[in-house]
Amino acid sequence: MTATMIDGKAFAAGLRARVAEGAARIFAEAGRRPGLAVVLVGDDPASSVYVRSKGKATVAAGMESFEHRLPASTGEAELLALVAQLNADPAVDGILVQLPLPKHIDERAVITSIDPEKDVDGFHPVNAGRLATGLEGFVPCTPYGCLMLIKDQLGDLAGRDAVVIGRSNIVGKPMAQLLIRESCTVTVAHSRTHDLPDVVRRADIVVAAVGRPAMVKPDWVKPGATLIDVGINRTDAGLVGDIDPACAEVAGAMTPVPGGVGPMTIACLLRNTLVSASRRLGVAYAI
Ligand SMILES: Nc1nc2c(c(=O)[nH]1)N[C@@H](CN(C=O)c1ccc(C(=O)N[C@@H](CCC(=O)O)C(=O)O)cc1)CN2
Repeated sequence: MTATMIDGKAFAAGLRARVAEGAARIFAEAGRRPGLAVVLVGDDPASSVYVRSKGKATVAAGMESFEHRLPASTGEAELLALVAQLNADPAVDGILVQLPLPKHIDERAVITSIDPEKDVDGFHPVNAGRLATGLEGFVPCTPYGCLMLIKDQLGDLAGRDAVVIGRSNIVGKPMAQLLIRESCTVTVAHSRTHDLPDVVRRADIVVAAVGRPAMVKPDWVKPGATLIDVGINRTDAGLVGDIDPACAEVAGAMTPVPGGVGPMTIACLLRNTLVSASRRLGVAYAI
């Protein structure tokens, strides 16, 4: 079997186009554009590229972009003051603080300082709790993008066996919650899991988010399974995911790296910002 390669880039472009239609409708009905504030502290090259891409995509979708680039020496109090200012700004519908933050800043303190109603990253404990308890809230962009790709591939997911490799607050845990919400039978595997290959072999859906280059091997994969690769590992051989590309010989469908999950992250961020603006302005949207 040779797997269908899931084109996340094309899917994300379609989603961004639908978000742009929603943003135009909000502008027509409410007289202002949805606004997204992105905060970068420091000069990590990859983060800087992601922040620039977010700003460009925001403007291209007909939204207002507010970019705040602060030096690496910025103190936690100064960052919290900026977040408080953005929380109070009526033109700002969404706030995102780019991660990782410099080591001297407590990431948790910053995330919890964001107004949950503007937390378009979905990282605030209030939004994590809403997801876990079936309430409406913001869902983290990367796992939400993964779910969209999986549903586009498989349709109804009820009863499928899913394995999520990785238990981070940003990807693994929300991904598991989303799959539970779709009535999958979900296993969350991590560094202490016994016989990981055997656990993965039982799965119809595998989401790998561990940051270990090409860790998932072809003989771990159930024939026909759908493989979603969240890994972005920079190696001497270039950008490599967590799933060995040779798994394409066994899988039914899989995402490439790059061009799979990555582009969905920014598209879902725009989608969350549109949702926030439509809630705050009382304008209905459909995407
Ligand atoms: N506050 C946040 N910080 C971080 C998030 C996040 O969702 N919120 N996610 C990642 C970085 N990220 C967005 O911020 C991001 C990662 C990857 C991509 C992407 O399109 N990747 C491309 C490859 C691009 C490359 O060469 O690096 C792909 O996979 O095709 C977009 C956004 C951590 N921080």
